[in-house]
Amino acid sequence: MLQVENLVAGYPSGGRVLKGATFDVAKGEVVALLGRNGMGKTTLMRALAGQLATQGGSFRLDGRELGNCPSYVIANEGIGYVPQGREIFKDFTVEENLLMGVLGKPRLPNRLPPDIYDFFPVLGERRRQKAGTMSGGQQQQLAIMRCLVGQPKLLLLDEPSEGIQPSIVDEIGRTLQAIARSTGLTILVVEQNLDFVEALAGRALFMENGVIADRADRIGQLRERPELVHRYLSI
Ligand SMILES: Nc1ncnc2c1ncn2[C@@H]1O[C@H](COP(=O)(O)OP(=O)(O)OP(=O)(O)O)[C@@H](O)[C@H]1O
Repeated sequence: MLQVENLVAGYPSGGRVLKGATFDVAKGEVVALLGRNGMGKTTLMRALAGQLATQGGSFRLDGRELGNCPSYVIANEGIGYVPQGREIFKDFTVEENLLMGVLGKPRLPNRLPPDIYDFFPVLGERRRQKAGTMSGGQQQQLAIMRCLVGQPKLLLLDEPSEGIQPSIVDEIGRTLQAIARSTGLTILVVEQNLDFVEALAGRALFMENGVIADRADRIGQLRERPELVHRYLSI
């Protein structure tokens, strides 16, 4: 479903960060993108979400070239992005944040689906609470649901477990897995938490210096081949 070929991107001040990333993700897969700090994982996510211009190569979703399309076109084509740090609207309520996920989407009604709170019930309990007053884990659940109400085909998650207490990390992992299994949602997730990765992903890509340098075609290889983890994650 996602085909990325020799993708190049970077920042005006910092030069090229992505230096020719190439990989595919099939429909319904959950793929982890792993690598040390500064290797270009967030840059790749931002390029795929249309938040950063690409300088070379291409990426296609279901055969349609999306490189350098505006972010709203990419979102309407079905790529949803939950950035590192979540970027929810802290002064809006939970429900108002979720509505932001459907407003402006031409394919969707301008209201929330009735089962929206089934996935993370705490969001239903706190639907009228200002989002900024919730815990980091609850804000992450909100950021994920705000993206999912837009009905993406491909969900890009950047470090969803960062700074979140372990019980909520587990809940997020279980819920994402259940959603992926029941809807065929495809997920590309950047993560440092290997327990979370092992519970959620089917395979992993390793990024080094702006390219996909290696891969674990089964997630079990993270344990079977410790040299991969040592080399690409320094642990
Ligand atoms: N807005 C920016 N302007 C200039 N350089 C940037 C910007 N954002 C990131 N970079 C640089 O791009 C490189 C890759 O950063 P990126 O955030 O993609 O890495 P990462 O693999 O996601 O690591 P991390 O886990 O630290 O987020 C780093 O050298 C970083 O300093």
